[in-house]
Amino acid sequence: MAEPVELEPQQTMKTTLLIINCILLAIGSCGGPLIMRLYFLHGGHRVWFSSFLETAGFPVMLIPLIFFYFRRRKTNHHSSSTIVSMKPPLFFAAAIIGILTGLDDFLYACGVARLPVSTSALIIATQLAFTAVFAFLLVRQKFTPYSVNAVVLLTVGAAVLALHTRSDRPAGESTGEYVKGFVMTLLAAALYGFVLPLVELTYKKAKQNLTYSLVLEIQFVMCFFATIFCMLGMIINNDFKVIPREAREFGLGRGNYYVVVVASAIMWQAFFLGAIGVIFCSSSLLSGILIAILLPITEILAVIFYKEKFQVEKGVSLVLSLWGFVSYFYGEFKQAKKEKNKIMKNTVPETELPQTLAVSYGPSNT
Ligand SMILES: Nc1ncnc2[nH]cnc12
Repeated sequence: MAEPVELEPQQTMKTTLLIINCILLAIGSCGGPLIMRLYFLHGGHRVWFSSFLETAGFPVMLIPLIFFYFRRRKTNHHSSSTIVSMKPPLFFAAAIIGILTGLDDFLYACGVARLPVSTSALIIATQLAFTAVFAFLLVRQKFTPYSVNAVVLLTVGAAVLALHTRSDRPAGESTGEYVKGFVMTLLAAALYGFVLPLVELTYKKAKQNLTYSLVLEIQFVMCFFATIFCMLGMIINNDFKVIPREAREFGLGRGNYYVVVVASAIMWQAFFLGAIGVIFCSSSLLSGILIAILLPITEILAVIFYKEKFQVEKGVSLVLSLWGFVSYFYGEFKQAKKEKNKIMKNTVPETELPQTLAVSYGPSNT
């Protein structure tokens, strides 16, 4: 039987990149909300500042971007490689997604400021249902019985929690504030559920060769515009003036205030890069599913570090999330096995790489 030899390195590269982005997403998904909550728990009050921190770490993207630039120059023998490879249509699309992300960050931070991490994390799980619907509408995402099962289980898991939140309200917080936090978080889930498939659509419609280095440029532009959006909110709310005083009065000390600020900016970069990186390697649906299944870990960490309550409904929600996780990956595993068998049966002639692999993972693509 003939082996599709030249597909193997591309496939390995694709898998490696997917694993790296899953790890980034895991670090950001768990670490981001915990550190944001830490800011609010120890005397931080500025919601716009907190949403600004979700994307303000974008300059760190310059490190891999510069690395890829020099690598490109080396492989192209010094000639015409430019440091920016993004063309204007992609730039405008990334800018619009960035502004939506800025708004989403604000809604999300409003929730984290008012709710326990475990609660906001579970409401965010409803994001997956929005992602599934928008992925179907925007990019014609195909569903299998397993992925539908996963979406339903993860969403029901979040809904179970939504029915039993009264006992969950932090001490001293009014019902109005709690409900506001709940609604804002739900809106954030809906908006980010729209943003993920929009990123996938942007990749599909990009009129240029899509590479991982280009994904990093998109991340840079997106976060730049989101940061400007949140900075405007900070200026209007006088946040810049208040920061030095807030740092002085921070419960963990002034030095630790800035450690929290910097760590927060870096964690959230991992989250956003992981999310759009997984879309590049796979789909917005997988990105949404990973965000949802990382919730139980965030939950457990919040219970351990912040001594949040772990009521029955959180436990039920957790079990449903894990079941959804297993269902999705069992479906993917079966699908991958089917496709592998199909490839083994059909010999691929040397010059004919399948379109997606040839375009996305060619040797000079990073
Ligand atoms: N801004 C945000 N940050 C992290 N997770 C989110 N889920 C929805 N919006 C989010």
